[in-house]
Amino acid sequence: MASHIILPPDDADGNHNQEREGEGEEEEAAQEGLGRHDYGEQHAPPPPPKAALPFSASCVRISRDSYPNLRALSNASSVSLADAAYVKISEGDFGYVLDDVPHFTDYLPDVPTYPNPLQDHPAYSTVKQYFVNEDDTVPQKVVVQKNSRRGVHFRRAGPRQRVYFGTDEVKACIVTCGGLCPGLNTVIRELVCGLSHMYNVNNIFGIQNGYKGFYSSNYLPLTPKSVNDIHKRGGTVLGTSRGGHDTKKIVDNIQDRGINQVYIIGGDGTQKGAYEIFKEIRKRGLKVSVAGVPKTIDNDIAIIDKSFGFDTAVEEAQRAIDSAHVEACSAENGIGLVKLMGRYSGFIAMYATLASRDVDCCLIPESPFYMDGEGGLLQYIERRLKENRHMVIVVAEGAGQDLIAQSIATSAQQDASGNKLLLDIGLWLTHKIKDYFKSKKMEMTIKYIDPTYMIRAIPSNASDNVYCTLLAHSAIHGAMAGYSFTVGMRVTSTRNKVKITDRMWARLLSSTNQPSFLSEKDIDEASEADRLANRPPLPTGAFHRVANSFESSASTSSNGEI
Ligand SMILES: Nc1ncnc2c1ncn2[C@@H]1O[C@H](COP(=O)(O)OP(=O)(O)O)[C@@H](O)[C@H]1O
Ligand SMILES: O=P(O)(O)OC[C@H]1O[C@](O)(COP(=O)(O)O)[C@@H](O)[C@@H]1O
Ligand SMILES: [Mg+2]
Repeated sequence: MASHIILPPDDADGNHNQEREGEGEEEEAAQEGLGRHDYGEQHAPPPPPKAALPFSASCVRISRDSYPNLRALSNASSVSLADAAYVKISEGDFGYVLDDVPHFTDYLPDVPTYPNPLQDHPAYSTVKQYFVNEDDTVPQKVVVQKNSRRGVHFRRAGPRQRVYFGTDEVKACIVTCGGLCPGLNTVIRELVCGLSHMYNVNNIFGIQNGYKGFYSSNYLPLTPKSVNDIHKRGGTVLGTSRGGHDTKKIVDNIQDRGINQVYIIGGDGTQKGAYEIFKEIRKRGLKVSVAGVPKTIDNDIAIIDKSFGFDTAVEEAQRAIDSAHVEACSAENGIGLVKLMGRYSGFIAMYATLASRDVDCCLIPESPFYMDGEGGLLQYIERRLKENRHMVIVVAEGAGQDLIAQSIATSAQQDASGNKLLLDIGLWLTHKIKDYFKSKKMEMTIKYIDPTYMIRAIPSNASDNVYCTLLAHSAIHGAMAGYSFTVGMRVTSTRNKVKITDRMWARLLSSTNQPSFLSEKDIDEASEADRLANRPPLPTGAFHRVANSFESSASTSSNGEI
């Protein structure tokens, strides 16, 4: 579907991000300050308000200066025929494509609008051009070539001149779902305070323990006072859960309780659920905005440049790596092994490794490796120990799952949301490494540290707190302007992954000096995946054709390709 767009907010100046780190030429240019777009001082005055905006709201990009390594990503081709009805793609000159977000007026043409109360707000009314221009969009790709198409664009996030809710009309609820992530409480706090302080909303409720709380728990009244200090705590004050998504029961409760803004904080699974809720709301013709705030400590949600909590996780991982290094250095042939989170995407492991400089080997799910024989991991460890007498290994939890499955009989298990339960790669590696050196009669010591739950349970750091505020405020502005803009299906059909053919991974390899472990076949496959992922956007006609042939396998194809 095209519906839910994610809108990590742009910064106040309208600067936005570059390509994901490691996008080749673009990334290098960006590092040198080249190719950075700036929307300039300010926009021309916005056109007079219309009764019903043709579109607006929300793509937000963040400045490369603050968040140097990520990019927004969307995938309009990964939509089933059933969902194609919700897609809003329009085209302009020179290959300009607007990948738009749904709006009340798509199905409720006569909803009244009101002047945005922010124009009288003492804090905001003095800000030059505070409201975003209706036509503002943000390109998916920042670096382009002279003759390249203008490509996919998203709505820019931020407050609109007119809103679709009267002052006392808003009844908002907030829910957190899925695994913990630093910053959840900050987002909750900023949603409550932002709604209250910017739009005078007094009816705000927390849904307890994830989606099932919509229909099985009392709603918790939230006020700026009750959430005042929560950003200093880890976890989520609302509670969270996996499983329990019953669309009909959820929307029945939304309807019965007169909720008209639903803020949903969660990862890829949660956003699939948000999309189902949006569709049901639209089917029932309800005036309800669904605003998704993407949460993923693994940074595996495509479309956003970086998820909140990621910086905090990378920073906290340093403490575990430092400990592993101390342990390794203090023993003869000492090995420190640290497991970090990352089911399918090794971003935390990659960034924590690059930041640390003490790591000799980083293993991630995206880059296959092998244990035995020439060029294998065990041989590399032996060489490193002989050279340095110690070594530090960082492994992402999703790495090497195929190797474990080959060596021990396991049955595939899932959590309540249907996510595959992973086997402990850290423990498995520890045994394998010990066995190897025993067979070689070489003394060594290995210390395995698993800080995963400790990392995700801490409060967010300063930079993530600022980011959480931008996300929360953008969600509020988008909802007030009548949009439903969670990431939805596109997020679920494409996953953000480390590109092992990019410069960032090459940087890591040169920093650790580890072998790449890749065969030519692995490299060919990775290059082909990149080629497909970077395919130019399909024009609307082609999109429908794709949607058609894609229906039977909707949302299962990786990268949304067919
Ligand atoms: N395809 C789906 N449709 C509807 N709800 C879903 C879907 N996938 C996951 N969910 C719901 O989203 C919530 C969180 O999903 P989960 O995968 O556990 O975490 P995350 O959102 O962090 O990825 C759960 O309540 C789950 O039931
Ligand atoms: O909390 P659980 O159920 O033990 O799940 C652990 C998983 O949660 C995560 O921290 C986050 O995953 P989600 O974003 O899907 O919630 C993963 O890194 C990890 O594999
Ligand atoms: Mg998930």
